[in-house]
Amino acid sequence: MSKADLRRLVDLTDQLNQYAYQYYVLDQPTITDAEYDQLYQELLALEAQYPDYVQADSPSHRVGMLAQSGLEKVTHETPMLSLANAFNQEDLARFVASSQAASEGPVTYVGELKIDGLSVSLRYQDGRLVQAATRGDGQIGEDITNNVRTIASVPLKLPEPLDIEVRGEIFMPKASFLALNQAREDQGLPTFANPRNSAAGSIRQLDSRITAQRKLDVFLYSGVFSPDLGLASQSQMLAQFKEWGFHINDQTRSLTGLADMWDFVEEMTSQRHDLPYDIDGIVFKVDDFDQQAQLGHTVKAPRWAIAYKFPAEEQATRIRDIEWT
Ligand SMILES: NC(=O)c1cnc(OC2CCCC2)nc1N
Repeated sequence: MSKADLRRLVDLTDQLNQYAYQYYVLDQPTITDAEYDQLYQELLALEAQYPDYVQADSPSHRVGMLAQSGLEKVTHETPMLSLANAFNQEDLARFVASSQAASEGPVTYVGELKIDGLSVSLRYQDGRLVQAATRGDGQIGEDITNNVRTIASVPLKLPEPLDIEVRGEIFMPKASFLALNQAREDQGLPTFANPRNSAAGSIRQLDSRITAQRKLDVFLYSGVFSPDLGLASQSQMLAQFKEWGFHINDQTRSLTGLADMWDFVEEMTSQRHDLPYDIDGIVFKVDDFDQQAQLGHTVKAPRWAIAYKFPAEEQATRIRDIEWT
């Protein structure tokens, strides 16, 4: 392999990853699909010619791999906790009172949309994605690394050689869900009931080439990392994750207490149907990590977070449920 070919292969890999980041994470495409495709074809040709030089973060990993026999089990070194629920303003008032009583100093909160998908853990070693796993029961999940590699907004390589685990929610955007169900109807296949079910089915595929066609996405919202990184709060962590190229939800708010928590609930209750993804509530978290540590967690859930759940909507009559005769 000539030095010029190797340089071209590496440059194309980096360029295409940058274009994909602009398109899928920043939602600000900088080249046309045709230009991207032309560069991508040039890279595929070089990779076919020099398979030993395919880069770990090559976009050609996004198309998925051959079928596996089954999903391996993965043990979470740090358990993936679940969330206690709140159903009304009184429940939130209790959460605010108890979190303030058990913390030193004033407590501020972060409000995050509760994405209706499935939790995932992404482990990076030396800045490269080495493993992705479902939450499972919080202790044991399933290895979905090959499938997660096909999710365009998941960085395969970080800008720094970090050893870090980040956690978030994999979801299927409403547009992808509608297109998928339309295609399945056209093929006489059963349709999925909702985006969450279709995301769960898509991310647990044994053949990640199928996952690659499902156009999944992910928002990251927590992590397991060394205190050396100097991240002191949820809001600071999210800003740093964004800088590292992770997809972070843009509706996250800093909140001072019950009043603006409830304002946020009311605002998102009216806006939720206009969002391009399903949410089933709002997650409120104590912002400061030291205060989170003071509050600790029960076996199942942190005391420093709570999930306000939107009231279940009476299922609007589906057009096909109407008796026309
Ligand atoms: N579905 C979500 O959008 C969501 C889920 N979980 C969390 O936080 C974890 C981290 C600590 C316990 C729960 N945040 C979220 N935004």
